[in-house]
Amino acid sequence: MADQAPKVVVTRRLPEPVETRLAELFEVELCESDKPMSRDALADAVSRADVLVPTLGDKIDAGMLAGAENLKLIANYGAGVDHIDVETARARGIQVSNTPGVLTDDTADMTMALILGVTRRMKEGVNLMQSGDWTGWSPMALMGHRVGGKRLGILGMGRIGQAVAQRAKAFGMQVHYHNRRRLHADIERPLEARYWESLDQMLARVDVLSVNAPHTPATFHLLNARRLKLMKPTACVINTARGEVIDENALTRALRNGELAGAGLDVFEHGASVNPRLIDLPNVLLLPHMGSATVEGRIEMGEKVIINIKTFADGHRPPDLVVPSML
Ligand SMILES: NC(=O)C1=CN([C@@H]2O[C@H](COP(=O)(O)OP(=O)(O)OC[C@H]3O[C@@H](n4cnc5c(N)ncnc54)[C@H](O)[C@@H]3O)[C@@H](O)[C@H]2O)C=CC1
Ligand SMILES: O=C(O)C(=O)CO
Repeated sequence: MADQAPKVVVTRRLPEPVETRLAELFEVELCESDKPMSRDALADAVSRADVLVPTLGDKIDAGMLAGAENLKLIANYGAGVDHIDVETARARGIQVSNTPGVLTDDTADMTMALILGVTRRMKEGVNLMQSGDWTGWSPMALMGHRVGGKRLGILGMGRIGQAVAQRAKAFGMQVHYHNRRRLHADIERPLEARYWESLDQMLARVDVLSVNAPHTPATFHLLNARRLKLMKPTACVINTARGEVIDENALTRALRNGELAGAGLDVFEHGASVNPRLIDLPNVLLLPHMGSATVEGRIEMGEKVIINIKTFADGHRPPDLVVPSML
């Protein structure tokens, strides 16, 4: 690609400074809509692009990739790449890059907000204020639980998991984690984090579980009915990773049956089709996938996309290349 400007096709509206910079640097086809493309429109974009800039709603599976005539790079606007068949892309000589790191702190902040929001019963407090029924302070009204001294279990101790651990430690929580690999001692020690090789054993001991592992074939429904039953009935589940890591029906049942105390969810198994039996639960705080939604973060994600395309266009390996063995 070194001597020829690639044709870049973007599938979604992006923050204005990102679109402006893309247009300055590349021959780019920006998207005018903030709605996900239909499958036909996405297939058309895939067939015309040298470089595609999709987002997490765009399902780029083997069927879609079969129509990729010139596509050489999928520069995903986002960290998670579970909507892209990275293995098939690689087999077809198409590279995939993502935007890790720049959204780590924002997503960890939101995870901490959900941990506090659920343990301190913020939804019930907000509901009471909105109802107009609040009659004033009362010694025993809306007592939640202190996070200090409690055990936080982190499932997936990568960038975001570690950033959650730092925050939780500052709040006085004891950090436990399960990960594909144990962290190097230089990272583990300052966090005073305890590694559990067995996820099941960790689940039985924690007061709050934070899911921070990507959605892959190995993590699909990792938190299933059997594992949810291992948790204490006083425990809460927080998920800012991907909905598919938890069996949402099993989680809903556990919450409704009092087998779990609460949940804070930013992501859902079926995207925007959220289980209606979750929505009305007072101990369940739901957010519309906004973990990385800061102005700063969304611009920096765009900058990462641009660096990946520019490096690729200059004939080098994109810095945030995703390879199947990472998943
Ligand atoms: N809610 C939001 O807005 C956002 C959500 N995300 C989600 O968070 C995920 C994590 O992001 P990062 O921390 O940047 O990724 P990362 O790659 O740095 O960390 C993921 C960690 O999960 C571990 N892991 C993978 N498979 C596992 C398994 N089977 N069992 C145990 N551990 C496993 C990995 O070893 C790694 O340590 C993304 O893949 C994405 O789905 C990311 C950004 C924003
Ligand atoms: O980047 C991701 O993976 C998200 O979920 C949104 O920022």
